[in-house]
Amino acid sequence: MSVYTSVGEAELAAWLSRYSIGQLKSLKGIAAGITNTNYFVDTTHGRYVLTLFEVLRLDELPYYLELMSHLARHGVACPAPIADSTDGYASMLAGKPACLVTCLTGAEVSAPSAAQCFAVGEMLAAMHEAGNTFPRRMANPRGPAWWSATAAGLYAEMDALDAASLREEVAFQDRYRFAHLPTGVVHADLFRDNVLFDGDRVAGFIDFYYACNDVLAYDVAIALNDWARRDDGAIDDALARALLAGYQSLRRFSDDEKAAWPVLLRAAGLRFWTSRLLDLYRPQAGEMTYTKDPKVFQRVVEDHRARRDFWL
Ligand SMILES: Nc1ncnc2c1ncn2[C@@H]1O[C@H](COP(=O)(O)OP(=O)(O)OP(=O)(O)O)[C@@H](O)[C@H]1O
Ligand SMILES: N[C@@H](CCO)C(=O)O
Repeated sequence: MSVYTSVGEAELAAWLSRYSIGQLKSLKGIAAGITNTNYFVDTTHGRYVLTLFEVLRLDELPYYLELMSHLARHGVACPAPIADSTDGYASMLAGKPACLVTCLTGAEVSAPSAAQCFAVGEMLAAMHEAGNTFPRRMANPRGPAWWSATAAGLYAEMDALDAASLREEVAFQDRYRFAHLPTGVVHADLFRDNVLFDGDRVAGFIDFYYACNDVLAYDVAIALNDWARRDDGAIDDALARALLAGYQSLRRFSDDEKAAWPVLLRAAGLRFWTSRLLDLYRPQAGEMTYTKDPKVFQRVVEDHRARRDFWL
């Protein structure tokens, strides 16, 4: 269920008059997605995706929409926001901030092949390169200060062994600082459900609403922990190598990045272990989310602790 805010045809047709994209033919709610309301909008000019933001405020949107526009302009596969007659990308519709973006072809893949992991890695490197000339800055709201504070608020309610393992990881990560590593624009949530594929070709990255400035190799670690993870929870060596090979076909890791890589893989696991624990223990009132299992990322972190070969 992802249509939280209903939009009527007459209301949408009136709102669309601020765009130069033809006349409304139809709109159809999109079932996938958790956070926002999404519709396919067909006009006489073609198909677009309408997003009504359920959490982000109107004044928070320019960073994300300008980023998507910048990346699309640089050839990164992602939706391009459509500008309205005020040259803005977002305005209010049905009481929510809303925007229109180009509709991509393709579909999510739940069990990616090595070729698809290679393609994701390569497109992520392209995104990192294109991000170099994006002028805006955004701190990562889900960084070390956030996971330390969030975890501290949950230990008392957790199973004692799980809490001890979480504490160990937070303390481990506290010993490292990565100010010397290359930083730039990161997607920060490049999971399988945020990439559309057309065969083995990346049709587009979507859902840029955690994008921010952070360590580039950390973004690769976030992607690898999801794309190379099998159904049984273990990381598949061939998929991990393929994603890294794709990434490094465009942007090679420096020696500093190689040295930090094992710790970054654990940090990337800790970030989602913590956010899933937060969703489990502190569900937001009125939010229709289904809780994703934190244990999956506990296992990712604990497996990385014991790992000796990190695929580089
Ligand atoms: N530009 C696009 N072109 C084609 N399909 C899209 C586009 N944007 C979103 N979709 C489709 O809509 C679905 C929901 O989008 P998305 O995952 O961004 O939802 P959300 O609720 O905003 O985010 P999340 O589920 O991560 O909280 C996607 O799975 C995809 O199928
Ligand atoms: N990709 C995240 C949810 C959205 O941030 C997860 O699977 O936990």
